[in-house]
Amino acid sequence: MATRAGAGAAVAGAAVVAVLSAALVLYGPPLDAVLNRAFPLHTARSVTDMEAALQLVRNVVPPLAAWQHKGQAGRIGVVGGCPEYTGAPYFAAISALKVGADLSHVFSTQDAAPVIKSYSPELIVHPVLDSPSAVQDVEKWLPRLHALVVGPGLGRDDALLENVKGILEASKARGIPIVIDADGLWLVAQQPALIQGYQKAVLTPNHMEFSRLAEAVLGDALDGRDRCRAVLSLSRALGNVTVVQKGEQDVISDGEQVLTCSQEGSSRRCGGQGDLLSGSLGILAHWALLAGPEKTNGSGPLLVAAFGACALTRQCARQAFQKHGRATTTTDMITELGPAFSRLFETSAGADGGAAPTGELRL
Ligand SMILES: NC(=O)C1=CN([C@@H]2O[C@H](COP(=O)(O)OP(=O)(O)OC[C@H]3O[C@@H](n4cnc5c(N)ncnc54)[C@H](O)[C@@H]3O)[C@@H](O)[C@H]2O)[C@@H](O)CC1
Ligand SMILES: Nc1ncnc2c1ncn2[C@@H]1O[C@H](COP(=O)(O)OP(=O)(O)OP(=O)(O)O)[C@@H](O)[C@H]1O
Ligand SMILES: [Mg+2]
Repeated sequence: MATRAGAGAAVAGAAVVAVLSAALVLYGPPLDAVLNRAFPLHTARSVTDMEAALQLVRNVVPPLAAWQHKGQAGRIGVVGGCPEYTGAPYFAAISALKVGADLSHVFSTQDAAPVIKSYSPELIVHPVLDSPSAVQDVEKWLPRLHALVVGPGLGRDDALLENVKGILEASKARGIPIVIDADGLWLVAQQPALIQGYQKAVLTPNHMEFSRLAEAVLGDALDGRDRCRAVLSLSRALGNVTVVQKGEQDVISDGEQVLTCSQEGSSRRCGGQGDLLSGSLGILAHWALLAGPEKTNGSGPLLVAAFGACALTRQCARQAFQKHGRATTTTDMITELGPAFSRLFETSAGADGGAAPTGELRL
């Protein structure tokens, strides 16, 4: 057992957290004013800053308690999976489960479904995405879902993307939090209006996906620009949709604040790590919105959830790399989800059924 401060020091290494003043933006000052005010903080490398952000994540993690019944910890849907890509929706859906969701659904094409099921008996897989009634087929499940992750392994077939447009509209109408990744971002780059102003959406672009979105929304790929400024600009242009730009550091903004996560990860860039992140974010987004702003100390719940998913993904990468080195793949990282989550977020209160927090982190 180690104190939280001790554990923080162990995981701190390369974490940088920059917090921009939300209040400034609420009154609508120009971008430069926000950034000028923020950058002195951004350059600070501090365990306290990282600890503060990790603590906000801990605040929104629900305790494991004997009174809960199946489903209460979260029911997540992943929209993706086509003949070419079956791994991505699996990675996202199993990650949501291993972070703590009770049920994880996948809505895939008909022929991808048996393949995805064969990877895991734990996933509920609906072979509906290429059906003419896809939107209605998914819509009837929406009342039972707490969050959707749209895009991992979706592919770019026009008919499928048309169905996903309908699913997005139906989900927005119900106020469901939506994480959009991979080919879902391809769709948003074609039609940004689909998520414009929907503040329960989180976009998780990699380098290439960010350039595509920035070009579509701002008319400039923003390559080589300051990343905090670029992510803040894109988020604002989309009407405060939360944007997570993945990279050497992950930069996160909801148009009001910017967080930078430099939790130590690994130098392996094998495919699927982004899927682990988007699935984890699906459940963390639900928890953070449920917890409410008092638990996140005024920061946007989705900003906190995104920081948590980034830190967790990077910690999994680090732990897996320590064991497997160059041979590390996303499956090895998924094995680390439990230990990495405990190391970063689990207090003894979370594990023993909701007693008062003790300020200690279980290692
Ligand atoms: N095991 C699986 O099933 C996996 C499936 N994946 C899925 O694969 C699909 C495609 O996602 P990707 O992230 O691979 O996207 P892309 O197909 O756009 O990118 C593939 C690779 O080509 C590069 N690239 C793309 N456009 C380029 C350009 N114009 N110039 C130079 N290089 C370029 C990218 O950087 C990337 O390394 C998504 O549905 C995604 O979810 C990935 O998540 C990885 C794992
Ligand atoms: N240069 C880097 N150094 C450290 N971590 C990185 C680096 N680039 C990306 N990551 C981390 O890897 C994770 C996935 O990001 P990546 O850019 O690989 O996503 P992706 O391309 O969408 O992945 P996928 O193959 O699942 O589609 C994120 O948590 C991110 O923090
Ligand atoms: Mg990806």
